[in-house]
Amino acid sequence: METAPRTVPAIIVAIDGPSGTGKSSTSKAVATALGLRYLDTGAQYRAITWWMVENGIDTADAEAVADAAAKPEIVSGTDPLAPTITVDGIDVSGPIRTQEVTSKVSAVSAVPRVRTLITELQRSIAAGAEGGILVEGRDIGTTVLPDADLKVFLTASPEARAARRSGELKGKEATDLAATREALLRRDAADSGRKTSPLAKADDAVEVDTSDLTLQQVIECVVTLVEEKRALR
Ligand SMILES: Nc1ncnc2c1ncn2[C@@H]1O[C@H](COP(=O)(O)OP(=O)(O)O)[C@@H](O)[C@H]1O
Ligand SMILES: Nc1ccn([C@H]2C[C@H](O)[C@@H](COP(=O)(O)OP(=O)(O)O)O2)c(=O)n1
Repeated sequence: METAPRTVPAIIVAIDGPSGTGKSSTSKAVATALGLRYLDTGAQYRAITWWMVENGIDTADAEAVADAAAKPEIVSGTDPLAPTITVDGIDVSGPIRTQEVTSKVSAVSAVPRVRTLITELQRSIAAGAEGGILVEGRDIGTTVLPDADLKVFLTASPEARAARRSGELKGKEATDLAATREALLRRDAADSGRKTSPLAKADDAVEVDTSDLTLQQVIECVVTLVEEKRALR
């Protein structure tokens, strides 16, 4: 009797959590190790926010943001070794990380029309990812990909997160630890408190507190979780 070739179905992994918990670094490393594509959904919300600022849209005016939301074309490259993000063909990987964009991204990403458009984009990227994808963000396990094969929710104390972020900013913009901590907590509150698809842990997500773990330990933990899921399929 002939046996059909064994095809490994594409695995979908959702990694959510607040800022500075290690989502991006962990996700890129895990996707690279396991041959998965990688999508940074925060970069997409940052990209649309960058476009609003560039085009003089008042990001505090939800109606104006909603009216303009379909105009920019956002394209994400999903190679975990070299992820890319463009808006209307312009590479915005640098400009989306400024403090101005960071301070405005929560307001823009709270606008329901923005979320609908970006969520559609995320689902189509995930559906087209042959071999599987790891998608990181705030609402991936709850809203974007509720049927993901594995959901991980990363947490860490505000102190650990602020120290990590502050270390990154050193030499660039503000380095003040207390100010970084305050800004993080303000963004957490805005992202968790919005009506549409807030930052939240899915009921079936595995929670990992990374406060006292090294990045390598977190990567190993998530690789093991993915491999366990794969073994069951
Ligand atoms: N477990 C960890 N221990 C120490 N530093 C970490 C850890 N995880 C991530 N980092 C560092 O913290 C910073 C923020 O991590 P990042 O992956 O960008 O978090 P997020 O995507 O959740 O905002 C990066 O400089 C990263 O190298
Ligand atoms: N799935 C997502 C991802 C990000 N966002 C919003 C809320 C976040 O504060 C911003 C920026 O996300 P990003 O992951 O780049 O933020 P950090 O790198 O953790 O500082 O985008 C969102 O609303 N939903």
